[in-house]
Amino acid sequence: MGDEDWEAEIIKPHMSSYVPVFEKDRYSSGAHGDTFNRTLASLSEMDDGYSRRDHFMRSRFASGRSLGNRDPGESNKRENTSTMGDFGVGRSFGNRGFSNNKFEEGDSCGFWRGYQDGNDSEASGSFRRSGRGSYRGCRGGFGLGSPNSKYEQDEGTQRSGGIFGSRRSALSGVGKGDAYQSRSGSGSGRGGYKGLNEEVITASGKNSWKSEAERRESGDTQGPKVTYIPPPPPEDEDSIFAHYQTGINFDKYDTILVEVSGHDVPPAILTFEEANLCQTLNSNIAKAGYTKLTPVQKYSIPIVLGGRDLMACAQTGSGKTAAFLLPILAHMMRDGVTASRFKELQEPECIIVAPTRELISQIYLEARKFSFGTCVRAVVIYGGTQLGHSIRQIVQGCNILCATPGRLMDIIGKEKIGLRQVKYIVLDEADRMLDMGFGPEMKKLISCPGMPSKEQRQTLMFSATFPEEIQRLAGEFLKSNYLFVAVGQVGGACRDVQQTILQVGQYSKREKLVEILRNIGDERTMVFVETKKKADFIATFLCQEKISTTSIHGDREQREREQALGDFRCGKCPVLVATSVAARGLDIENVQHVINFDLPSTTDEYVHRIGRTGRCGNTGRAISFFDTESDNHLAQPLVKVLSDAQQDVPAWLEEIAFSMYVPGFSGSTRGNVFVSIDTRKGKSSLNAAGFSSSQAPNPVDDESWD
Ligand SMILES: Nc1ncnc2c1ncn2[C@@H]1O[C@H](COP(=O)(O)OP(=O)(O)OP(=O)(O)O)[C@@H](O)[C@H]1O
Repeated sequence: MGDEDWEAEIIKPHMSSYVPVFEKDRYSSGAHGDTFNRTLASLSEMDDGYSRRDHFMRSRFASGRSLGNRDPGESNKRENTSTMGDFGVGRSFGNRGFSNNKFEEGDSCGFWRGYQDGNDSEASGSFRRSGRGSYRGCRGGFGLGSPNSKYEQDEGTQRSGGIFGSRRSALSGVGKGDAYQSRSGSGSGRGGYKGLNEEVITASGKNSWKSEAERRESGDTQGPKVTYIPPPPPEDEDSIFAHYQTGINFDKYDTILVEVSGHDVPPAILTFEEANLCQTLNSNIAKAGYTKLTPVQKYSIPIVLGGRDLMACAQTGSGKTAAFLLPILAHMMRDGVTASRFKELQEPECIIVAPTRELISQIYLEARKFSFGTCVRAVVIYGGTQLGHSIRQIVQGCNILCATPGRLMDIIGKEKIGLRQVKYIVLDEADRMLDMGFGPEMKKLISCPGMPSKEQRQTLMFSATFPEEIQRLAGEFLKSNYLFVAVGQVGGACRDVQQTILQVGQYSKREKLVEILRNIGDERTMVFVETKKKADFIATFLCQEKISTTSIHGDREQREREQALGDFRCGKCPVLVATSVAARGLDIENVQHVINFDLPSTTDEYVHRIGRTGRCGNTGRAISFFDTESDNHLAQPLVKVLSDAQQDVPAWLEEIAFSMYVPGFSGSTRGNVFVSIDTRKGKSSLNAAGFSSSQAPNPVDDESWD
């Protein structure tokens, strides 16, 4: 069965009959005039042994952000990838083939029969290819109806308990009847992101995410209007301040080397008290369970309070969100805010953008938590929801606007907000926000009429990964004297995540997955796959195996995505099969395992994916299936990532890496904590992956989200 056939099998569903229940690291060089300062509370972190393997890797592998060169013969196997360019360039794991799909070849097991036994007649040719859905069945719809408003759509609205499920009280509002419902196309263009290898062809045949987003969200699409109104988040204080405990390794953050580069660097703070925040903020911080600053907070908070632009890079799960929210809120409290529900035009002081709907919603909840009891009002708007709902949220008063790029540009285009008061722009997952997928939109944002120039606003960028190419692009957004904070290794994997690479052939992956999940029991696990279709397929398969599973990907309607996340958060479905849409930023309590059913195409993606576990000092495990038939090109950069994170590297993987040795990929950076550094220092001797800086920035990758 070829790829197309495989796709057809997936899309031709019917659902099976089974219905599942579904640290003092004070800034060392002191205060002013310092450039390129380093701080290390404890040198032990860097004092690695120097083993034979280290020697091998130092001699063989560079600080590769790329997982490799690729067998050119494989590139053609991938759907829609040839012109998108994420593969075989500097940050790529390599251009993956689509060969994993072939594991379905000859699979005539009962599962497939059951899967096909249905009578879903929508799954036919062009309909599928146009991304239109064969999704059947509404889950969790409460049918609350649309509020009366001039912005109303006249279609019924649905609510579910999903995205705002609080950590403790999660899922009070989750819908019922949660059979895993696979669907094939992107129902009516909803869902809102395109995938490089995930075919998205809009109604007009164009595949620009922007035009898609614009048409869909502004309602001038030929498809059905987006009518989903997300449920409001819980309002009670307990829910607002619900949080999980920091882990046993939280104090180890103090040993991480921190480097701040730029001029006139303000000294780091060691305690929240030193930040001199107002009483309400301090109270909220305490209620949130924060007693001690993480390194990125120690350095970033005084920098933002000092009015400086910032690019900060710190490992996954180490508190970057509070690192920008707290000082911004402190300034807003100091300066006073102007939003009022009685103002005709809302003019937010702060705009925060993030690449996915779920992530921006999470950031909004953090903003709401830290602004609790203040006059600052945060609002969230994102694609896949009714535009009128977004507008209604804004007109009630908006100081901090949390938004995905598509919806933000739409709202700006409709003149529903004014930009003159903008003092802060935050790009979370900034490398993603500036790459070829979102970069053009971000450029448009800063060029919008009324938007203060970079000299008149503060621009903040945060991520766990920051390719040098993207850092260079970021210069356009930032004042020339911006500061660069690097906590630990830029782009390095969180060391609290125990990484295991298993050699698993494509035909054995499912079996192995089931075996692992059965051993894991009810512990929350995220399973990452490469494509939306495969996410549906694997989720359905696991349900067949009576493993309560849900899925999240861009072909699911927003309501479904939120429901899935809610079901996963509360443990109702302890397994979440996901595409890269869930790889970044999501902070879900108790995710103990991440399984890479398919390896991602970039090291950064790998780092973000496994960063869904091992957060805030907690430990986690990541298991990745490595198929020697298709993944050998990934061996070299994988060895690098593992080695840098002080993980065991299997001998077989080293051997493959050695056999795939690529000149230029020389020298491990183990022991060198800063692999990729402030590009203003010039080309790093440890330049990522040994690739030249002339290489293209991370292009549109597998997922693009609004
Ligand atoms: N100082 C702190 N004390 C206790 N908990 C904290 C502190 N700072 C952040 N946290 C918690 O740690 C978790 C991770 O924080 P956050 O989501 O901001 O990480 P992140 O660095 O943005 O991760 P990612 O790179 O994955 O986006 C959150 O639950 C947050 O509430």
